[in-house]
Amino acid sequence: MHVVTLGPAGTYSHRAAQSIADEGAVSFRESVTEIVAAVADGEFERGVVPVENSIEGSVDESLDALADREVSVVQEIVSPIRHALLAQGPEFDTVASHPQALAQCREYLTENYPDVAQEAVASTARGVERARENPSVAAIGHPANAGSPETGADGDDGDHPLQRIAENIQDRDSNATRFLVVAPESERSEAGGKTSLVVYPGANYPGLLLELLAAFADRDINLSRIESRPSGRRLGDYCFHFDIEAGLYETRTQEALAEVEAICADGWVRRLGSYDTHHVVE
Ligand SMILES: O=C(O)C(=O)C[C@]1(C(=O)O)C=C[C@@H](O)C=C1
Repeated sequence: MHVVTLGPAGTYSHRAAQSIADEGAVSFRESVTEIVAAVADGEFERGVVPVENSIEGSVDESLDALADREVSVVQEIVSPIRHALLAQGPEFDTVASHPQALAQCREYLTENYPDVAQEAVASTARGVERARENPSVAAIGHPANAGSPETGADGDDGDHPLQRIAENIQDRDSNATRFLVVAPESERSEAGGKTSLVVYPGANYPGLLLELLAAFADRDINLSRIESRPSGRRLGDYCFHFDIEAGLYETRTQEALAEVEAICADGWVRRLGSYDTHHVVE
């Protein structure tokens, strides 16, 4: 299986992707929007995108890409996230990392490095690259990114080994990120214990959300997540992302969705698919 995910090599997404990819069959893009687009356009069989973190919440760019493109979700991967502070030495004036990682270490950084500037970059591995190039920059990323780069660099290209200045710097030990495995829409499955849905009601009246929720509650279907995202059409107009603890193959799910579709007659309901949680990687 050839998988596309957030790069460069060494991101948490890369580690999650390796758990489902064939040996050496991981390619990289610089944003989750590009990853979802690459799968929707048939360039790759699978994409892996982060969707939710236990400290920082939703990865909005992933939710929007899933609402915008015709893809399915075939699996979820939940991974513990343990961040290390990586630098060429203990003196630096900037910490570079993915905004999610910076936010997951907010308390640690405020307490230990109140005067160090924070720089948001496209991924934790991009921050690691910045730290290898520049001794005044530290990175937050997976501890395996310390040491010499795995690229076979001969040392003349300006890339330097990194030290682990501190480990386990995330603000909570339970820090975990949920990744979704995205596939072409034709591979959408009805089997699995969870289902992801995106709902655009195309309407706005008192009790609309209550009606949508009742369609699931009345059939004893538990919601594991609900998020609202701006539809982009006008202020106050929303899409809702639901994750439910039931499969599309179940009669109760089909009945609930028929009701939701009737409520959303002027909008749309996208079934991203049913799936199981298969992998937990460190
Ligand atoms: O930058 C990375 O290493 C990623 O894989 C992205 C990402 C995210 O977007 O949440 C994934 C896991 C961690 O929560 C931090 C960053």
